[in-house]
Amino acid sequence: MVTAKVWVLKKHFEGFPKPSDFDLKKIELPSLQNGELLLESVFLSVDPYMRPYSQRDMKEGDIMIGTQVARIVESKNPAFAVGAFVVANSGWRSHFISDGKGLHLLPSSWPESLPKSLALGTVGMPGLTAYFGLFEVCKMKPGETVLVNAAAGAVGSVVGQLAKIGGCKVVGCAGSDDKVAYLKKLGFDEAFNYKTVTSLDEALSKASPDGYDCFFDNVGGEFSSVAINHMKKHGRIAVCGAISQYNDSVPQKGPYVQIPMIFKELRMEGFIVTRWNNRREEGQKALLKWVLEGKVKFHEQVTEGFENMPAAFIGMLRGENLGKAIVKV
Ligand SMILES: NC(=O)C1=CN([C@@H]2O[C@H](COP(=O)(O)OP(=O)(O)OC[C@H]3O[C@@H](n4cnc5c(N)ncnc54)[C@H](OP(=O)(O)O)[C@@H]3O)[C@@H](O)[C@H]2O)C=CC1
Ligand SMILES: CCCCCCCCC/C=C/C=O
Repeated sequence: MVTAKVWVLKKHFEGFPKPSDFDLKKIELPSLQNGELLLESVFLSVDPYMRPYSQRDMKEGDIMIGTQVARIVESKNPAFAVGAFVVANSGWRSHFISDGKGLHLLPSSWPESLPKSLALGTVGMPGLTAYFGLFEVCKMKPGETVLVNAAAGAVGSVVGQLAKIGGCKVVGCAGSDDKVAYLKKLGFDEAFNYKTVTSLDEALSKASPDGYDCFFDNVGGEFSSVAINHMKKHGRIAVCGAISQYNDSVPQKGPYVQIPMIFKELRMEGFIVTRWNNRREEGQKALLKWVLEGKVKFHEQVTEGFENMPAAFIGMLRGENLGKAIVKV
């Protein structure tokens, strides 16, 4: 008999999530039926989407949603061998039973030199978000200027590097001087700390006096309201995330987008990465290749211990992560 630890949403978040909103519980797992497998989580992902999704899709008492890299410890399913690793969407659980549906096997060719946690970050959902957001939504072209916010995070750091690979000038912003230094190390042409600049308007003008062709927006809110006025004519805005608004109890009011949209003839498109689920393999193959060639670098903020899932999640929402926030069990 295996005892799984699970994190439950004890109380719906009001404003910023608190440790007391979560509960750690134990569940006895039954013996395996034919076709089933037992898995243990090795790495778990904490992501911004968990905040708005929990509000929309979960009820109090539900196990927190989320993705993990897990190892198969027992199998009664011939398609899954003991010892293999998979990416699963099984929520904040230390162990779980699956019938194999929805599991993505890590390729047996996964390089020893790369942490398997990368399948939750640069070569996983966040990397794919950058890939499809830039190539399919922004449709960036060589020679263009790309702006990205939350640039030192899981999605943003890949956006900037892919835009450089694609021959663009890249401007990024992030919330600390250490993060800004990291962006420069990654090859961003310009980077600034949005928390310490005296004027966001001036910082955006200085970084690219001619404006921006593409804006990959991870943040929303006030930043986006300022940035839209810096778009070039026929610019494209990929609305990827709105993390500056996820913890609001009262919706923010802001300047409206119509005037710059009309007079600059902009295109603004929201997207969810799962739109390209049928091209997941293509994206992962490309990202893995760039990582192995050293063209896309990565950093992970690893929190040790399943018991620290809420702390890692809250820390990521506060901006404590450089690169992808990961929990190592
Ligand atoms: N549409 C889609 O399919 C997907 C969308 N997303 C979205 O992309 C965005 C980035 O996700 P991800 O890369 O995983 O997360 P990150 O790794 O970038 O971590 C979140 C970062 O957001 C920044 N942040 C937090 N609060 C604020 C705020 N109030 N204003 C500005 N920045 C803030 C912090 O960086 P800093 O120190 O720089 O402030 C923090 O480190 C999120 O909005 C997420 O919801 C992610 C995946 C898929
Ligand atoms: C429960 C696992 C869901 C995995 C899919 C994640 C899709 C993320 C979309 C993000 C939107 C905003 O952050």
